[in-house]
Amino acid sequence: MKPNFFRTRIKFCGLTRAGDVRLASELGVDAVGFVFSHQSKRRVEPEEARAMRTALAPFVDSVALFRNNPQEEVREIVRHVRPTLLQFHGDEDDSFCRGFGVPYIKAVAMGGDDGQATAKPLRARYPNAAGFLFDSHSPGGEGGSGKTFDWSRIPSDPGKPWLLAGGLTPENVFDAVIVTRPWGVDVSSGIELSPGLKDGDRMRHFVEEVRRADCHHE
Ligand SMILES: O=C(O)c1ccccc1N[C@@H]1O[C@H](COP(=O)(O)O)[C@@H](O)[C@H]1O
Repeated sequence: MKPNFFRTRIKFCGLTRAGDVRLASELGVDAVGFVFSHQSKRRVEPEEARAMRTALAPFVDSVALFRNNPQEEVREIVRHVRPTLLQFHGDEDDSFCRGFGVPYIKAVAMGGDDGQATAKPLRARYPNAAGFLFDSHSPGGEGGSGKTFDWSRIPSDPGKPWLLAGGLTPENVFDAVIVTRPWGVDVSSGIELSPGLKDGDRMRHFVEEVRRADCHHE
C-alpha cells in the first residue's frame, strides 16, 4: 500500500485557559485560536491572550479571531498579542484583512441559503488570503455554534488551503476528514465542557480521530 504522508492540520479555537493551551501543544495541534469577537462567549482580553501565548510550545501557531472588529482594535491586538495568523468571520474585505502585516484566513459562511456557499470567485474577492475556512454560520451570524453544514456545498477547488469548521466533534471528525479531505479542521464547541472551557479527554480524542482518518486508505 502506498504510504500517505499527508497530515490534516488541527486548530483548537476559543481557548481561555493556559492549561488548555499547554495540553493542545502537547497533543500536537498546529494552532490555537483566541476569540476577540465582541459577541462571543469565548472572548478574551488582549492581556489574557498574550499570557496564554507564552504557554504555547514552539511551532504551534496562535490565531487571533475577529468578527467586524474596528480596524484600530485589530491593530492594537496584533501589536499586543503578536499572533501568527488572523482569522476574519465578518464582512471584512481583502484590503482590510491584509492591512495588519500578518497572514490571514477568511471564514466563509456556509449556513443559510445565501449564494456565498456556492463556489463564487473567492480567490478574486480575497486574493491575499492564506486560506479559507468553511463554517456553518449564516452570513452575518456568529460562529462557534456547534452546528454542522452540508459538506457537499464546499467549493470543489477553492484554490488555497482550506479548513473545515462547524460542529466538528471527536465523534464525527473521522467521517468529516474522509469525506471532505480538508487541509485542516477547526473545532471549538465539540471539545468543550462549556463555552471557553475545554475538556482534556475530548481534545485528546479529537486529535486521535483526525490521525486515524489520516492513516485510513480507501
Ligand atoms: O468560537 C466563537 O465563539 C466564535 C465567535 C465568532 C466567530 C467564530 C467563532 N468560532 C469559530 O467557529 C467555528 C466553528 O465553531 P464550532 O466548532 O462549531 O463551535 C470555528 O472556526 C471557530 O473558530
